Amino acid sequence: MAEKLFNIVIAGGGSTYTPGIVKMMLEHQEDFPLNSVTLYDNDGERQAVIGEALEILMKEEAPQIHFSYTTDPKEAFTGKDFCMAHIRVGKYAMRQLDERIPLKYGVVGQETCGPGGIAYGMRSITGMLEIIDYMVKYSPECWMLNYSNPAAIVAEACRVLRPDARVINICDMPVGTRRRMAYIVGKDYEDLDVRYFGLNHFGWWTSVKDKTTGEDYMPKLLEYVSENGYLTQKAIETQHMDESWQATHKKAKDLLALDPRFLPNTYLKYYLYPDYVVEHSDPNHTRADEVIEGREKEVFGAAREIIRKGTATGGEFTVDNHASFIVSLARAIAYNTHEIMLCIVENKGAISNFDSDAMVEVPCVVGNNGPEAMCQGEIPTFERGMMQEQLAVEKLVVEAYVEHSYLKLWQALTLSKTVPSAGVAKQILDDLIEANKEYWPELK
Ligand SMILES: NC(=O)c1ccc[n+]([C@@H]2O[C@H](COP(=O)([O-])OP(=O)(O)OC[C@H]3O[C@@H](n4cnc5c(N)ncnc54)[C@H](O)[C@@H]3O)[C@@H](O)[C@H]2O)c1
Ligand SMILES: O=P(O)(O)OC[C@H]1O[C@H](O[C@H]2[C@H](O)[C@@H](O)[C@@H](O)O[C@@H]2CO)[C@H](O)[C@@H](O)[C@@H]1O
Ligand SMILES: [Mn+2]
Repeated sequence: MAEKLFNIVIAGGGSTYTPGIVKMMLEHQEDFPLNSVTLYDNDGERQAVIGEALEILMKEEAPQIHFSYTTDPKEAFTGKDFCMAHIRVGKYAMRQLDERIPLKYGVVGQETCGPGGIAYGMRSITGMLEIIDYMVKYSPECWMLNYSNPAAIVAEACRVLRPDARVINICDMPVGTRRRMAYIVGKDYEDLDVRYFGLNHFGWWTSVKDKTTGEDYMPKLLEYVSENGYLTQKAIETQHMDESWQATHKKAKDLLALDPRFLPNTYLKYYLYPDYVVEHSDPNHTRADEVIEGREKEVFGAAREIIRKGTATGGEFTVDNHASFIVSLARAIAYNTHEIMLCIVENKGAISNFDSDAMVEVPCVVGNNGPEAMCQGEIPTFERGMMQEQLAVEKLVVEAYVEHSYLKLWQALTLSKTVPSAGVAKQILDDLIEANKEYWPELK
């Protein structure tokens, strides 16, 4: 029988992460062969820059793979096996507002955490439902591997609003941190066997062992992180070298102090040290500005350079964790490999003393039925208490979206550990409503 060649659509084709994923897929032509790659975006002008550059690269490196880019959903989603999604509804302009508005009130301004994450969630649900419906209509068997943030809220919206769609929500943060852990103990990423529990951007590693020998690396890692956080001497990733990310890796040392048994996800800093985060934020220059001046400029600059030269032989685009994880996930489904990967799935007892209908991030065995959660047992009171509060925030956001409820969104903001009072929550909410008029359902 002829070898199966896969057809891929990348939704959010104009994303800064698209070139990395395409390059990573080219590196995997031996073990994940492709027939076609299509980029889809609802901003044709933005996507055309990435599309034109990748067209040149594909012609040079893999002329046998059909490559195209389009804003037409039917053309994009027909005949596809996998949709790799990373859309940003409202783009960086809205991310700037998500970050700046809470800071005006002395509250954490962050892409996926606190009020900024809630605002982004209310925008993302609409965009996600749109692309999920295209996929289901034009390629009912297709799997969507979704990075679009805020992944926790998006995952809950998928569970409630599109329960039968084949969507797997994922995050690359634990992948990046695991790479750092491997470096700290002198091993490779693949050598480690990890156990983890939490919500997205809200979790803890309970075990890190050697996959072959079973050696327990937790004592060494706990000692290292208690002194340095996850900061390493060597640059482990191509991204995350900005000073603000270095500070985040370092801050993990203060997160660990709260429960010295488990290795924390760096995102917990926004919930455990919000005052410190606000003190170290510049309300007039947030992470969105750094990304616009950094990653966006680099990736689009590289693309324009390829177009100008008419060739992509200069190694303009790079790959990182983000790309390697999503391609590995597609391979695991395509070839039923049963690899263990962290995915965001419905709990259903995986964390035995936590809500069954919570979307949790846990190790899963991945095969052609998708991810199957591995049991992580009971979690302690501190972590459970934090997760319970955050879970209520995420569920209230989705309820507010569905019911167009001002009250529920106000409750969500008030419950967020990053917000000091219902009064401050209301002020932030009213500003966010004004800023998101074009994107949110009208709240009553
Ligand atoms: N889950 C994770 O761990 C993880 C890691 C990295 C990035 N991300 C997410 O990936 C996404 C892309 O990030 P980026 O910084 O490259 O953003 P970006 O703004 O560069 O790219 C996003 C693209 O999505 C497009 N888009 C917006 N709404 C759309 C819609 N309804 N349909 C089709 N396309 C649409 C935009 O036009 C834009 O080209 C973001 O959601 C980001 O938060 C997630
Ligand atoms: O502030 P940004 O846009 O640079 O990053 C926000 C994202 O950060 C995490 O993703 C990292 C990832 O951990 C790292 O390995 C590498 O691939 O870069 C990514 C982006 O810098 C996080 O997991 C995402 O959800 C955030 O969107
Ligand atoms: Mn993430």
